[in-house]
Amino acid sequence: MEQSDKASGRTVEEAAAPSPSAAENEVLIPKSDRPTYELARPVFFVGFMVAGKTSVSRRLARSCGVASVDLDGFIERREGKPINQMFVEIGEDGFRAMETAALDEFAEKDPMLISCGGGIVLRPENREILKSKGFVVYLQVTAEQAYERIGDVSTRPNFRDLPTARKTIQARLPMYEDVADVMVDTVGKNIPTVAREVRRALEREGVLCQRR
Ligand SMILES: Nc1ncnc2c1ncn2[C@@H]1O[C@H](COP(=O)(O)OP(=O)(O)OP(=O)(O)O)[C@@H](O)[C@H]1O
Ligand SMILES: O=C(O)C1=C[C@@H](O)[C@@H](O)[C@H](O)C1
Ligand SMILES: [Mg+2]
Repeated sequence: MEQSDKASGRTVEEAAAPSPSAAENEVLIPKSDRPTYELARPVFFVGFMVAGKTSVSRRLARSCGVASVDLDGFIERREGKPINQMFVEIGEDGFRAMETAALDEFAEKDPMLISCGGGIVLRPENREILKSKGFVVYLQVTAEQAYERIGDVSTRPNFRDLPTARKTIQARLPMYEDVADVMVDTVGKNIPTVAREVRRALEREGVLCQRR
């Protein structure tokens, strides 16, 4: 991770984007009168689809002036296609292999906020990386709340419908709980509220510290 990205609070995908607009930069560069923070360890956001991993991580990155990356977004940008197309072309296993490689890569860089895909916990080697390389925030959501938030489920190959999502969450619960250092329930809370709770937990655990 380049230091300049870290200092500006730009996400890795944003840093890679061609000519970001001045307005975007303004939003992303922390104001000098606000304290900026640093991470003692990488922070991984896990949880079911639409738990808010990407949104909460981005919001925290901007408010604290730390770097962040979204693994789904990073892979999509690099491959130049959406994940549902990758599922069709190379199968879920093909996507999962790229996901593991990306997780491994970002876990080794300067600590940043890393929002993971909903299925990151499925592979034992990913769970090992999550547990050994950083601090894991598990954002909890119910199938019903996820369904409400998604709207169009056709873009989500692993969501399908409400009964399937219920079963999938149930099957993944022990894996999310296994890797979690902290669990934050997101049901009935908006993104700023969840971000505040996560921030408090990270500060309490000494993972997010004010820069000296
Ligand atoms: N707490 C929340 N309240 C209301 N809407 C939310 C909340 N969290 C997320 N959303 C909305 O749900 C959608 C998906 O959010 P987001 O991409 O952050 O989830 P995610 O956990 O990263 O999902 P995935 O990685 O599976 O795509 C966005 O439109 C976002 O605004
Ligand atoms: O929960 C899942 O299995 C997935 C969640 C998304 O974040 C993507 O990583 C992909 O659509 C698979
Ligand atoms: Mg996401």
